[in-house]
Amino acid sequence: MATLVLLRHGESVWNAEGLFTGWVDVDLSATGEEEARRGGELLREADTRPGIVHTSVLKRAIRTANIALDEADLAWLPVRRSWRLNERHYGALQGKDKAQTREEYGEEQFMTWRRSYDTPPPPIGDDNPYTQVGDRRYARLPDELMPRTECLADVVDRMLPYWYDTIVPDLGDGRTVLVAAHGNSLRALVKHLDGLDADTVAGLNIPTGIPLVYELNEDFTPRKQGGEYLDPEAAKEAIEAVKNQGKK
Ligand SMILES: O=C(O)[C@@H](CO)OP(=O)(O)O
Repeated sequence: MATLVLLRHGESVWNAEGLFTGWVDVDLSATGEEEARRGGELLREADTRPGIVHTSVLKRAIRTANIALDEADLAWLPVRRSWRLNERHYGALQGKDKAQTREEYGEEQFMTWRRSYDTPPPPIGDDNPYTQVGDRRYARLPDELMPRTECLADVVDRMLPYWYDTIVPDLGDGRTVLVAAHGNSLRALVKHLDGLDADTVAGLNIPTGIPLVYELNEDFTPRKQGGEYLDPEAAKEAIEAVKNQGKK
């Protein structure tokens, strides 16, 4: 049996400001740092001890893992990072205000962009200040893999090779694996793990900073659908907050 722990980064500065973020490398807010610390405390209290960590290449996930592991006295763990765990690229919406976008385009279009499985937002131009084209951390990524926008189905497609080639082998070695990533890249992973259909995943929201633990069978399918949050009450409340973003 293997254990997989999923951790969405703590609140970022742009989460707090209500802006679409995607691949923009925004830092944690003070609240986000505290959420990350609490995430580490929950790991320690539950005696859930990862043996290796995987993060995206975005600092909100990297710093969340660092803060949580420091709190759990596991700062020494080996770590791997991949763009394949990045947040969903939000296309031309990156940097835009969620509430304003909802007002301008209406609830249906807004929610289609946020949560539909296969409708991506409009692509971002390479001259947009929030593009990642030219960012040196992606210098080795061939242009055809460099997203200008993504829907969740695209995230599933680019995340799964990393799951099978890198995370599963670590789980197979008997290590508890921590994946520190993002709302939508973790939705993609949960969709795969729980075998959710497109409609069900549309209603799935992942809270910030609360470890979600999956015990896995030998074939790396979950023993329990949906896994278990280490603080289920806090998770419930935080899931509502994510759902309601853009409604102020
Ligand atoms: O802005 C984003 O990149 C994501 C996560 O913060 O937002 P949403 O929950 O609206 O998909």
